[in-house]
Order: sequence, then C-alpha cells, then structure tokens
Amino acid sequence: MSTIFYGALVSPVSLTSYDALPRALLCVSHRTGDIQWIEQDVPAGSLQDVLARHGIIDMSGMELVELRNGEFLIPGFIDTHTHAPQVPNIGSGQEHELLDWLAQTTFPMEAKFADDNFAKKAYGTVVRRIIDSGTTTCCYYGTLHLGATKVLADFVHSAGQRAFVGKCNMDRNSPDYYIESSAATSVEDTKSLISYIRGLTPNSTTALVQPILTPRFAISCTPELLGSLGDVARADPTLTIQTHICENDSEIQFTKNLFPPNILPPGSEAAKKGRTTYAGVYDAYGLLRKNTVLAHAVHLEDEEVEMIKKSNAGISHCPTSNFNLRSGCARVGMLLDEGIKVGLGTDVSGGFSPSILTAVQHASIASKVVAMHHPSSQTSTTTFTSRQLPISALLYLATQGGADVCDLSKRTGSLEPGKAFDALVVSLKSDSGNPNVWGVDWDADLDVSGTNGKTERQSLEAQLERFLFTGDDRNIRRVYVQGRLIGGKEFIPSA
Ligand SMILES: Nc1nc2[nH]cnc2c(=O)[nH]1
Ligand SMILES: [Zn+2]
Repeated sequence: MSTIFYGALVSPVSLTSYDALPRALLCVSHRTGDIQWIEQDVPAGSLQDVLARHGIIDMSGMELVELRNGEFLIPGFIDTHTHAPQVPNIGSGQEHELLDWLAQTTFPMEAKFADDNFAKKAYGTVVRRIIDSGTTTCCYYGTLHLGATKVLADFVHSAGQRAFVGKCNMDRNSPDYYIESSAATSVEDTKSLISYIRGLTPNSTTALVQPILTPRFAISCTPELLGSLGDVARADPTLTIQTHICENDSEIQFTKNLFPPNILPPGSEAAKKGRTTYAGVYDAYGLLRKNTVLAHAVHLEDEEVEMIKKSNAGISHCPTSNFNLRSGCARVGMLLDEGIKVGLGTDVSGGFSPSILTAVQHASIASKVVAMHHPSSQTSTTTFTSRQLPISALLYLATQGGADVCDLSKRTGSLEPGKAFDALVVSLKSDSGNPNVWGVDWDADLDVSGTNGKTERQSLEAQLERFLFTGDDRNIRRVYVQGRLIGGKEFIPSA
C-alpha cells in the first residue's frame, strides 16, 4: 500500500541548485514510510500509464493526493538547535546580551522544569508548535533535569517527530537554584537519559528519537565534567553531541580564562601549542567530531575553522538569535566555501521564532550584512564568501544542510527514493489565510506556453521564494515524518 502525491515538488540538490518539478509523481510506502520512487514530469494524460509502469493498476487501498497550482511538496525543515524549555520565554528579555540574558531571563524559566508537572504542561504545546512550524527533525536542548527531559522525549516520541533530545550538563557558573551538584551526578543522569531514550524504540536502528550529549557550553562545565562526557562519547561513536561555540565576545573571553592551556589534557592540540581556543577546548576533551553540532560559530578564529573542518563537525547557524542577542553575524559563506557542514537553528528563545522560515529570512539578511561589510570583487556564483546567499543555498541550509550537520544525510533532508518521506505540503492558495503569499494569483502567473508570463518552473521558483520569505504556519497544510502525517494545519491530533 502506498500514498501517491501528484503535483509540484521542490527539493535541494546542492548549495547552488534545486529541483523544481511542476508535475512530479512521488510514491511513499506505507510499510516503511520511505519514498519508493519519483517520476519527475508526468503530464496529467499519462498518469494512468506511469502508475501502471510501477505496477499500480488498481488504486484501491492507495491514497492519491493531488496538489493544486500554488501548492507543492518540500522536504521538512531541520532545526539543528533549539531550547524546548525556552519556548515559553519567547519575546522576553530582548534587551540583553548573552550572559546577562542567561542569568536574568533564561535560567529562571529553565529552573521551573524541576517540577515534572510543569514540564508536562509546557512540553506538549512546545512540541506541537515546533512540528506545525514545519520542523520534521529537531535538535532539542532540555534543561539540566533528568525527569523533565524524559517528559520532553516522551512528547516528541508520541508526536512522531524525528529528533535528538539532550539534558544540559552544567556543574558550574550557574545560579545556586539551577546547577548540578557534581560532575558525577551530571554524567549519571546523562547516561540514564540515554538509556531511557534508546528504550523508547527498542532494538531499532531507525529510531526517530535519539539521545544527544549536551554540555551546555564550556563555561557551565568543569574540566572533570567535560572529561567524563568525552569518555561517554569515546565509548559510543554513534552518539551525537551538541553545544554552543564562539557566540559572544565576553563568553569567549570567559571560556579562555577558565581553560588555560596548562589545565587541558596534555596530549591535546591546544595544550601542545600552549594556546587555548574555544574549539580547542572541546577538541581537547574529545567532543569535536563528525556528529557534533556546534551552535553559533560567530567569532571563530582561523585556527578554529581549520580544526572544525578537520573534525568534520557541523555548524548550526542561528541568525535570528545572533541578531537578537547582538552576538554578531556568522560568516556562513566562508564556512560553506571551506566545505564545513552548515544547517539552520532557531535557538529559541535567543531567537524569537520557532520557525525555520524565520531563520531562513535572517540567514539571508545576515549574509547580506556580511557582504555589505566585506565587499568583494568576486564574481563566481559557486562560492559564497562575501556574497549574499542565493535561494538555492537558503533552501539547502534549511533542509539537507541540517541533515548533514546531524549526520542524517542518508535518511532525510531531500525528497529522493530510498530516503524517509519527511515532507511538507505547502499551500500558497488564498484559503491558507496568509495574505502575504496570495497577493499573487498563481494561476494567472503561470503561462504553460512559456510565451507570456512565467514558465511552470519559473512560477514554482517564485512560489518557493515567496514561501521562504513571507510564509508561515498557515501555509503548512501537512507535516509528514517517515511517511506518517504528524502535523500541519489539516492535522487533527488524537485526543
Ligand atoms: N543562545 C544561547 N546561548 C547559550 N549559551 C549557553 N546557553 C545558551 C542558551 O541557552 N542560548
Ligand atoms: Zn542555544
């Protein structure tokens, strides 16, 4: 049994190109939730023949979803960095920089999650909101609490989202009311959470919800704690790791003061060089590797860029937060030119929106700001340093780039046979209720003859751009993960 989608499809190919197929036919297996096959261009008159070629003569037991003009399929968004317990704080504490904001706004809210009942009340709506924003894969930070983070994992698991869920490690430089009692307790709770999450989907290598090691940032961890987390990571190369890096000048200085080279493990590169960098601290404790997600990376030194490149760790670019906390503009174009993996993160509530669409818009603006400040005579269209990011790159960062960063590139991030059907049905029709996107009459916009107006591909490209820059939850009709409908405007959650 399968679901067949017939209509427009958009999917990233690379940073510089994407598929925009006005009349695609895509088949999803009900058994696996994977995409079985895609036909790129099927005129309406050939539909029966093409289905027959795939052995589908009788549509009974099949679901056929026909998309209208102004609607298209797109891979689900991947949020490589967000803080679930900060969603209730969105839009507050907007006048601080990072360290003050943590102390004044963030830690007081996170501390409330000591109460599992508070977590049960908050996290259900948090997860629903993030899914309905079109996020099919999410890297979640919980709080330092084991109980509340289990509650978060439960909600994500039962909602059917693909996700990484981590408990923050923080045994120093945190307020008395919100700190772990020792490195040993922090590690013990982390191991319990890993077992708990792995137990949610027994004996499955394809579990949607996975644990993730989450040393909050170097400042909040003693050397003993980072060392023990490094041991946990070394024992399990499949375990993903997430943390913050080079977000804010004061934070970087504080980190360097806390970790002078003489206290770092003697064999580490930083200890040998006698010079600490932020990335060098994580590297020294074995926390920099191909499945490490590093959020922000606004103020990386050249040496750190090299180190990250060598480790094949990925960067979560969080432009909304970087503007909002006045952290700076990450040089994403340069990172991409270096071949470093980059995805997008909402970083709620440093960022004030749980939608990756907002991150896309701000990633575009951030790249324009970098280009304004570092004008270049570069004319190449395949490099990005000092150039604003094109639509193809923005789409890539929001989808496949995120999958690359999470080490999930074979499973999700684009619409391709053999990958999971993690996808959105987007509608720009007037019945979406979003006046920004239906200011254009998509039917009139289209001229299939190609003599006036736009070709079908051009119209679809225009629709994608409109959606990325002015779309919102109202335009997300359906959200699928692994072939299962889990959200969107049309979704009715079971009671
Ligand atoms: N943006 C952001 N940066 C951090 N660094 C350490 N914790 C946080 C956090 O919660 N948000
Ligand atoms: Zn963050």
